[in-house]
Amino acid sequence: MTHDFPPLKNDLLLRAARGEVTERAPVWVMRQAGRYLPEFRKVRESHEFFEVCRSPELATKITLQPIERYTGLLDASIIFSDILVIPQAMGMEVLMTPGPSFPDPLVTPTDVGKLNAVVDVNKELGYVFQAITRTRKELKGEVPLIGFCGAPWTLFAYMVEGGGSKTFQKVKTWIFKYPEESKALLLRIADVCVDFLVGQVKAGAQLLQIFDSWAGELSPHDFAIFSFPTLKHISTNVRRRLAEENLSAVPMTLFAKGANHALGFLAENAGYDVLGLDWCIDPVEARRIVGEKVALQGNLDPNVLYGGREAIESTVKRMCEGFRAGKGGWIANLGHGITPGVDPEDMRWFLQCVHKYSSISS
Ligand SMILES: Cc1c2[nH]c(c1CCC(=O)O)Cc1[nH]c(c(CCC(=O)O)c1C)Cc1[nH]c(c(CCC(=O)O)c1C)Cc1[nH]c(c(C)c1CCC(=O)O)C2
Repeated sequence: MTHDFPPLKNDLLLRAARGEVTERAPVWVMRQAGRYLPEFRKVRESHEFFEVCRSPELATKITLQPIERYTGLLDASIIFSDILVIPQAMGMEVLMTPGPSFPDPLVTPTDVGKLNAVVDVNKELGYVFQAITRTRKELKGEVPLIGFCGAPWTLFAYMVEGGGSKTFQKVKTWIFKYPEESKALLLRIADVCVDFLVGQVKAGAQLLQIFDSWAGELSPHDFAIFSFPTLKHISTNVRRRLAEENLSAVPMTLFAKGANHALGFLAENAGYDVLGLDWCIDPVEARRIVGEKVALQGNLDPNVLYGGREAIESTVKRMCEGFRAGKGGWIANLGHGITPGVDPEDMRWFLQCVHKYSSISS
């Protein structure tokens, strides 16, 4: 399948992801299309969350909302969807009430039998592919489009916990009581991730990000056993499949939130071009640990956006100085998703400050 997409006019993100020191840092924000935007809330008044995800027309419209509102300030778009579409594709029911909830979570390994034995991503998740293709056309080459999926460990945690959790007691019970069954299921999820990511590239995604939002719930030892192998499996197999299918290679970003203990190891061994950082590590320290092996993405504490213009400006300036002190590519972002209470004009100020303080001449 080949598409005739408009030529890309802004390749800052792709150059930084490949390790280039760019004239200005590309900037985008995790959850940039979301509840802090009145135009998003307006769409949600008349449509359920997953109904929006499943409608290529609505998903495209919402993906474009921040690009249109912040004209010229964002350097990437990310397809509107959710990490929980994979558990749905595997046969689980997921509701958004308003956080994610699974009416029928995986309680013991026998429940794995309830999952679909084979997952045809074109059939189950074709709506995401259609949304990506449509968005690429409507973006008119203004900025690249990021595709994504959840990491197996994070998805497994949702599937077992049945939603978010403070203690992760249920999923910890699984990994400590049924380690082999846990590893087998994690690999099954990883294989769906591979098919899903390759499909997103075929449909038009220009960079892929893997969200391991719950990586920090694991000890370094358990992260090495229950998350790292699946992350490596994904990077290796996505790259292999893209080459085999004569598709162009795309940069891959890993955001393993809370796993800063593993940064050096991930830079050397995980097979990603970019490592996303949360705000719990200093930019200079992060660069020292990874060397020039990978590009970095991040890492402003999202709550700084509640601190007013002065706080935003001084924190962005410090972040820019930190990342610019070292060599290698850097993509400016928050250290986690933007939250619903942020004033959209403060988000604009954040983007403007990044433009100002990350320019090489400044
Ligand atoms: C853990 C996780 C989820 N989803 C996602 C993650 C990984 C990133 C992270 O750690 O924050 C990823 C995600 N979710 C959403 C996107 C869209 C693209 C983007 O703008 O970044 C992306 C990349 C839309 C969304 N996903 C969700 C919303 C809000 C739902 C609504 O409209 O009511 C949006 C815009 C719902 C969602 N989906 C999820 C949760 C915990 C929630 C509820 C909390 C919240 O609202 O942030 C699961």
